[in-house]
Amino acid sequence: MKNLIATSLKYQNGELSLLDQRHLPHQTQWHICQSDDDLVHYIQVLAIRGAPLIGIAATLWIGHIAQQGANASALLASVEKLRASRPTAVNLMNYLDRLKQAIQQGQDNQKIVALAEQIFAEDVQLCAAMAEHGARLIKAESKILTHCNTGSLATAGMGTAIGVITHAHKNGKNLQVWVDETRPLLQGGRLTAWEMQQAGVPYKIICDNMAATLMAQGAVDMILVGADRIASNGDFANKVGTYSLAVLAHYHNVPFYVVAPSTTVDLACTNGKKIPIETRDPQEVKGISAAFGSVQWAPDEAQVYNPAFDVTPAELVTGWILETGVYSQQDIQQGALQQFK
Ligand SMILES: CSC[C@H]1O[C@H](OP(=O)(O)O)[C@H](O)[C@@H]1O
Repeated sequence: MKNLIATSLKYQNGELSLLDQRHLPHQTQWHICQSDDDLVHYIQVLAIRGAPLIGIAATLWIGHIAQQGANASALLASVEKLRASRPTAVNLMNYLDRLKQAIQQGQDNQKIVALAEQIFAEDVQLCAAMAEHGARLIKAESKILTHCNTGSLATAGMGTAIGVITHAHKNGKNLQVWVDETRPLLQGGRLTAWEMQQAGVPYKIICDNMAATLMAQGAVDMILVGADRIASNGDFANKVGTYSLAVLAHYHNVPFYVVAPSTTVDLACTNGKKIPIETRDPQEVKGISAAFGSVQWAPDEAQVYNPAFDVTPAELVTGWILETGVYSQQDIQQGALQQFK
């Protein structure tokens, strides 16, 4: 398999390495994946994260073991193990199912390697196409609020919602980005802030509970978020806190867009209620643990509710920015997502 390089994942000289996102922005620590169990662990602890990127990582691992001569049953066993590593982001299943189909059709290992390389290249292209479509929507002077992290750390390319933002910035748009820190794991305050810094985009970090007052002040012109799974009716799952932003945006008449590639669409899922929502370790809410220190502020006995995602109904979405264009609620109601059958 040829060398494939993304911001937080690389396949180089026959090794799959990942940049441990738990330690960003203050530490840059790479891990070499030694087994599928290794990769499952890194996905589950969010060392590697982001709906498209976890699918890409799993894809490259399958390409890697195919390159090493794994037989069909070993390949399929790894596919199933990786497929079950996190339940919500459907890119993981969509990518692995393409490989699974090729393996079950008896395609030889070199074809599997080539397909893994193709999926990586496609993801890069999907990001570029979304950025083009989305950047056209952004006015010359815009204050944009975004949630979680959806940049090059979360994809093989320039990102989804953050890809739109950085592309608009490069195109000369005068942006101010409000970065939701995104409790509990601070993907916004740590990772999006780092990406905005790298891209030279003016930004300010806010606590998630500050978004409402910003909208009340008229300080938000647009909200751009990513997605982990989009149902056939346009409902979508995304990092927890997205739904409350959508409700606030509706109340304050702030345009609210979801940016995602079609690999995030699950046509078998008819509405948002059917999207499996991952619940995570209570310790993530009771404190914070990372390379820059661990602290627990909650009582040991505290009970916790820690869903990693929530679901936003289509009725609260202004538009869906996909690689094929920007779709309105009417487009979605008329079946625009069926093109991805
Ligand atoms: C383009 S990333 C999409 C999506 O994935 C993130 O979840 P996580 O950090 O748990 O992997 C977040 O929901 C992003 O919006």
